[in-house]
Amino acid sequence: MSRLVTENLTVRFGGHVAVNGVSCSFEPGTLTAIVGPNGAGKTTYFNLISGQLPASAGTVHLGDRDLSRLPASGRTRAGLGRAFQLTNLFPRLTVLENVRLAVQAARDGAHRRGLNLWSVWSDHAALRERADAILADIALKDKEHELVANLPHGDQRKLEVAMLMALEPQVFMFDEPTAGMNAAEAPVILDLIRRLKADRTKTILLVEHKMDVVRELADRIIVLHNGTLVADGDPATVIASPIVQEAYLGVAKEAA
Ligand SMILES: Nc1ncnc2c1ncn2[C@@H]1O[C@H](COP(=O)(O)OP(=O)(O)OP(=O)(O)O)[C@@H](O)[C@H]1O
Repeated sequence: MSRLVTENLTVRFGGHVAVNGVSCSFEPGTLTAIVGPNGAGKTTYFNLISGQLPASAGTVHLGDRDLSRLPASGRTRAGLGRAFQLTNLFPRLTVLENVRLAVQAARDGAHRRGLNLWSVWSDHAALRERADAILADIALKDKEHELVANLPHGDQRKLEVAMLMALEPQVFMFDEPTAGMNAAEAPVILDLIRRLKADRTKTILLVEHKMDVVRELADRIIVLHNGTLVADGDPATVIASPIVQEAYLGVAKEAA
C-alpha cells in the first residue's frame, strides 16, 4: 500500500494560477474530501493528479514511483483510478461487456506488474463471476444485456463507477459522483464508497459539494480556495474553521 503525494503541484492558464503549489499526501485506508467554492481548482487538481492535464510545476508520487511524467494511461496502470463522466464507457457494447472489458484490463495490468494472478484470471468463469459481482454491487444486474447507449443517465454514471471498481485501483478518485443522480441512484453510489472505505486499504479522494455527504464519509477534509490549499484536518475542525465558514459555506457572511 502506497501513499499518494503531490508536491508543489501547480498549473497556470495564461496569467491565471488555477492550482497553486499544492503539497499534500493521502494515506491508504483514508477518505479525503476536497471541498472549496466553484472555480477553486478541485477538478483541475484531480486532472493534474490523474494526468489529464500537464502540470506547470510540481510532482505526483504513488509510493516510490514518480508519476509526474506519465500520461493518464500510465498513471491508471500504476494504480490511480478515476471515475470519468461517461468518457470511459463503450456505448455500443452492453453493460456486461463494458464491465468484462474493465475486469480483463485489470487482469492484463496485473500481468504487467508481474503479479501471480494468472491461475485465477485465466479462468473464464472467474472473470464472469467478478463482472457479475460488480454488477450486483452497483444494482445493474437486471440491465446487463442492455446497450450502454440506451441506459438512462443515472445508470450510465453507476456503470462508470462499476468500471472503476473492476480496475481495482489503489487510489479511487471521485469527482461529484452523485451529481445528476436521482434519489434512488445516489444511495447506491454512496453505499459503494462506504464499502470501499470500510475495506481500509484504499486511498479515496472525493470532490463533493454536498456537506452532509462529506460529513458522513470523510476522515479528513482539505479545502482549496483560489487554487491554494487553505485548510487541512479532521472534518469537525475544518468545517468549523473560519475559512470554511466564510469562504465556502458563506455562514459568516450571512450571519453578518
Ligand atoms: N483548461 C483550462 N483552461 C483555462 N482555465 C481553466 C481550465 N481548466 C480550469 N480552468 C480554470 O481554473 C479554475 C479552477 O477550475 P476548476 O474546474 O478546477 O474548479 P472547481 O473547484 O472544480 O469548480 P467547481 O466546483 O465549479 O467544479 C477556474 O477559474 C477555471 O475557469
